[in-house]
Amino acid sequence: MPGQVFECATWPRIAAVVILWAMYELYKRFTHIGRLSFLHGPPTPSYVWGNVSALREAPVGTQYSEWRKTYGPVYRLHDLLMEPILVLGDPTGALYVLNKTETYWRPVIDRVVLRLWFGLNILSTETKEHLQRKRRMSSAFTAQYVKTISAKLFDLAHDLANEWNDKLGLEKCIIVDMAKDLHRLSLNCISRTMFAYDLSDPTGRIPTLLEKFSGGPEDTIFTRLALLMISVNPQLMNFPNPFKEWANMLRTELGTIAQKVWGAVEKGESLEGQDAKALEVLSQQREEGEGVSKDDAVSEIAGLLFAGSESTGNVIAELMYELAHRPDIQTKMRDELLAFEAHNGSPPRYGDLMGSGGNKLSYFNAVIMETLRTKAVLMYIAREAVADDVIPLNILLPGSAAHSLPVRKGQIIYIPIRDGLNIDPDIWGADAKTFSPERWLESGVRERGGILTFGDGPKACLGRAFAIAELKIVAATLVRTFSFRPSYDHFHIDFYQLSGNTVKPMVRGHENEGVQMPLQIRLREEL
Ligand code: HEM
Repeated sequence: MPGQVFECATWPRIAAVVILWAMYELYKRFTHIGRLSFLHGPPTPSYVWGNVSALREAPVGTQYSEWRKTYGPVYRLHDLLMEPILVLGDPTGALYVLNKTETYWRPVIDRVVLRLWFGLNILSTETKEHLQRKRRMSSAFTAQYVKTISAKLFDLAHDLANEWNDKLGLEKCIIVDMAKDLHRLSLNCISRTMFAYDLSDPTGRIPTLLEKFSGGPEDTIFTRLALLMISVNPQLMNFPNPFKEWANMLRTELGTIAQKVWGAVEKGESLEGQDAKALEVLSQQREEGEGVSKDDAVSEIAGLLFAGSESTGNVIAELMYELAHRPDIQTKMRDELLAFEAHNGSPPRYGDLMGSGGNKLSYFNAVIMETLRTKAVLMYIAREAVADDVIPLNILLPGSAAHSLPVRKGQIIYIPIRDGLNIDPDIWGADAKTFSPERWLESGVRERGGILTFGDGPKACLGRAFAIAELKIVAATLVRTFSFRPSYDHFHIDFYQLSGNTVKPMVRGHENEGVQMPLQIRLREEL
């Protein structure tokens, strides 16, 4: 029939090609299966889903750290279709991998997804191109620049305090969804200070945007099948499927904001005197002929809005959760801040919070460090070896006499952060899992080794100084003004590794309502 795309006789040939291709991909996959057989690891509950489904369904704190007790810091897991994953919880090995960026890249699936979300930017590129982009943006995130925009961060924290105050009205206490409010605040912090763009919801788009950030595609049999196929060949992500659809939604939402932000530069508006350092950097380089196209700028802006909001918002919300459940720590922290205010005649300023000028606020800073150690937003950092290599280790590999581990090209590696190195009992002691700010007041604590909350090496977090400033400013402002308690005795909050690899809270029994963290707040005077 004219117009018919393929003759009927063509279909069997197409089917044969697809089957041959699938068999070839599966063959390649099965040749990997035995690669880490010399390592121990937990049983694999399913040949199809490996350990992945169990990991996603288990609350944070119940898997990696438990497996470590049985198998030590270096062991093996299985991904979909039994692809072996090397879990590298050895500090020497982890730092080696994170620093050797020519051999260890983000896994191909992450690169494909990140490109779909944002296009080409710091997050989705490797080696020389990544370094160029990183160098370009770094000048917007120096400690010096963060200091200059700290006043705006204080303003935004006060705005949230005022908003909660208004909601409280004459009530003694109210329930606030910390996850939502702090995510919104963080998004606005990055947007107002780096792009001079106000996201305080004039159009009502922000709540939808945040939901899209937090959720993933609906978990149906079709989604799972798509995931399986994509795991066999990540390039399939480029064809229509539920993950691509979801990525497109995210891209459209973030892209719309990023285009509006870049619009100011295209219209030639002056950025002088505005808090828009990241925009300024991109705009300057465009003028200097360094090839910053509109697409380039939009991808970079969207990536920064994404990386800079969800992460910091989650960490602050988790701190509030901890304080609500540990009134002793909350009171001690607040008392120190109020004593500072009484002594100095004004609340702590940026320099005081950052520990400069001799004002120690030592307990406050200990709480912040312990938050960064125990509430790392990434469960793990993933890498893929793009060449054969030998990873040096601190430990002796079980069953061998070597302080090293050979890996083959294509090996996927997870460096466990949240439930791994940050709570390693060999570094932090038997109470490594306990939230105990006091440990940061002991002498010699900083020599124990770094925490990996912000990663390490050339791909370490670009926004580290910004995130710490935001965390300290928001925590100090809110804790001085309000007290936090669990919402109701029967509300239990669990933390899960959700979309991507970040940790998010859900109410037990209400998981279908998505990410939320209801906590009770009241004015400090009402204590
Ligand atoms: C507490 C909050 C934050 C945490 C825990 C965090 C954590 C991390 C981690 C672990 C990485 C390394 C990922 C890897 O090695 O694959 C990273 C990378 C990155 N972060 Fe953050 N981050 C936070 C806040 C921010 C902020 C405020 C920004 C600002 C825009 C930001 C921007 C980035 C960017 C652009 C990268 C990619 C760096 C690269 O590939 O070279 N992050 N972050």
